[in-house]
Amino acid sequence: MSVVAVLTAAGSGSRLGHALPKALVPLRGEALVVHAARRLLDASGAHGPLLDEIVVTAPAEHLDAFVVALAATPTEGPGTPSPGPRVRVVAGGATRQASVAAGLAALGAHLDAGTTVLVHDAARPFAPAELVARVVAAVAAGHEAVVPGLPVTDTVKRVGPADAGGAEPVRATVERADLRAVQTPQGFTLGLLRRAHDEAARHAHDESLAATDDAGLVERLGHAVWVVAGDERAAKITTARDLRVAELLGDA
Ligand SMILES: Nc1ccn([C@@H]2O[C@H](COP(=O)(O)OP(=O)(O)OP(=O)(O)O)[C@@H](O)[C@H]2O)c(=O)n1
Ligand SMILES: C[C@](O)(CO)[C@H](O)COP(=O)(O)O
Repeated sequence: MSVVAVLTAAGSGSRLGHALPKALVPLRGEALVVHAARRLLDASGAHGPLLDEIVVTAPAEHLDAFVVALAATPTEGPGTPSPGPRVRVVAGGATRQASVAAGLAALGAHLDAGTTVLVHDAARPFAPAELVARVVAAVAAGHEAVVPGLPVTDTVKRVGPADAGGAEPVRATVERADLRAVQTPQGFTLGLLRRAHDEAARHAHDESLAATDDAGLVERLGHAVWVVAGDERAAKITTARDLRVAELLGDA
């Protein structure tokens, strides 16, 4: 079974507010993108390492810095080959969705529609190899679109427009038992994900149809999407506080 990945790393990290593009920001001595790539490469199944190839989408003006950062990526685990030839850096797009589309285009037409493709955020540097393997296994078991998700622990309110002082009226308390906060890596068969992105590209002019994750595009096709258990270690680094917390906790 062939498994490839698109690792999205082309964001600027405006909410993080660092001088470097977010994926190059160091965490415990290594760039976020290096952590994320290494954990993808460390994922293994019954027959050894799972990943054949990773396409990293980087900001167009920083391609060289990403190549350098990833070339130095050490791999761990017995039998894991050097990541060098298996990690390619391409220019991403203006949005995450456009970056994933660029990554899919770079994967090449030779791959079979049944190939498993993971889409993962460099902004989730500590997503563990076990989580990667769990998503791949669910796709291999026949679920063509799989996302990791965690139960929501806060009480969630739906609100209306804010008043002049910024206070928002509560419209409803949302039942949380069947809510999941969704993470990456998300796994798909390549044919299905390409179809979802092709359809999204046809409606690119309509911002109301933009999706914040790839599974959302698959849902729009009317296709089933399945949730498997997520992992707290796969938390997303969005703000400077998230980075400080990750620095303190590491991948424990
Ligand atoms: N044009 C973009 C925007 C985002 N991403 C990637 O998508 C993931 C999730 O995005 P997010 O955490 O929102 O990152 P940024 O867009 O960089 O953050 P911000 O919105 O704060 O600028 C990140 O790994 C980011 O690099 C991408 O590849 N291309
Ligand atoms: C894809 C994602 O990480 C799943 O939780 C998330 O939707 C990305 O959102 P962002 O607004 O681009 O950070």
